[in-house]
Amino acid sequence: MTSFGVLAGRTLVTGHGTENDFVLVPDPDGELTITPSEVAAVCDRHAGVGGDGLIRVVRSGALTAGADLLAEHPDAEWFMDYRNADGSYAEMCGNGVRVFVHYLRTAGLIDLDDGGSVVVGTRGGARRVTREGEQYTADMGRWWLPGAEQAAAQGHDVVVDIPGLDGPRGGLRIAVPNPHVVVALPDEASLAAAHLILDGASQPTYEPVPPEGTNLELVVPLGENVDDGSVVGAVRMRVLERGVGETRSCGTGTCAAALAVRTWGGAGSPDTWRVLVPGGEVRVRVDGDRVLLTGSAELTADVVLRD
Ligand SMILES: N[C@@H](CCC[C@H](N)C(=O)O)C(=O)O
Repeated sequence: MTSFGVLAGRTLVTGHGTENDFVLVPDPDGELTITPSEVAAVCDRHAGVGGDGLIRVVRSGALTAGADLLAEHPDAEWFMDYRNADGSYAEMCGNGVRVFVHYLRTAGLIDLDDGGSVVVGTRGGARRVTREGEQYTADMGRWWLPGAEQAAAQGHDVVVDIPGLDGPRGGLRIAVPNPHVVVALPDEASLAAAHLILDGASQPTYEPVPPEGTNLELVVPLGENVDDGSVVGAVRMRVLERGVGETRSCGTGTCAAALAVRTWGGAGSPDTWRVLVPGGEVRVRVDGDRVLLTGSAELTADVVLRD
């Protein structure tokens, strides 16, 4: 029988960003220690509420490590405590941080006028999120290529064998700062043919094996267009998320996808990208060694867990 443990009897909130969906747990004073099995029970789509991840909404000042965060970023009043559906921790969630800010705003926990911004603490560092009407842009911070030397020489730094495809392919590792591997495919038919399953004998395999695990993005570049006088690239993506499985979107994954295609394109490749995912579309902008992500955020329900 399902046990929600410390979460039993609580009111939670569900929401999504381009259909990457989350269960938010309001815990402003940091009273809750949520175990991996409690996260997994709530995120279970058949016996729980259902979600790709769980986000505890907590004041930075209520965290043990909060003093360090606040010393460096005194304005990071709120901390996004993100967990994957299996209960594991991740450094960052690009779709989640927009939903998190939308929740803070909707619940009246922050004032956020159109054009205003708020700094959010995350395990990957403090992130500024700016409201643009009903969309949000998150400054996702620094990105880098963990295997830059090898990638510069051969365009990839890992070999990935993906069930459903006709043999292993080169992948590019990107940190934003959570780990991603991006693999380019020639067309939408191969994109549809890939089996993106997390467990068991039919999961993708990597050589070398990423030590911290990885998220995997399969991308089909769709070319470039001129939009408002500037060149914008487009890419279609499917994603297999670490700790979750295939999801309908992944914000950090869309950043990795755009950054990989831009890296492969070389000098002159656009800085702005539309990334099309099964759950919708986001926009990624590269600003030197930083990357920004713009997209929607919606809240869907208040849910009271049974005792
Ligand atoms: N869906 C998220 C990424 C969540 C974390 C990821 N599964 C990991 O383990 O790194 C996003 O929108 O970025």
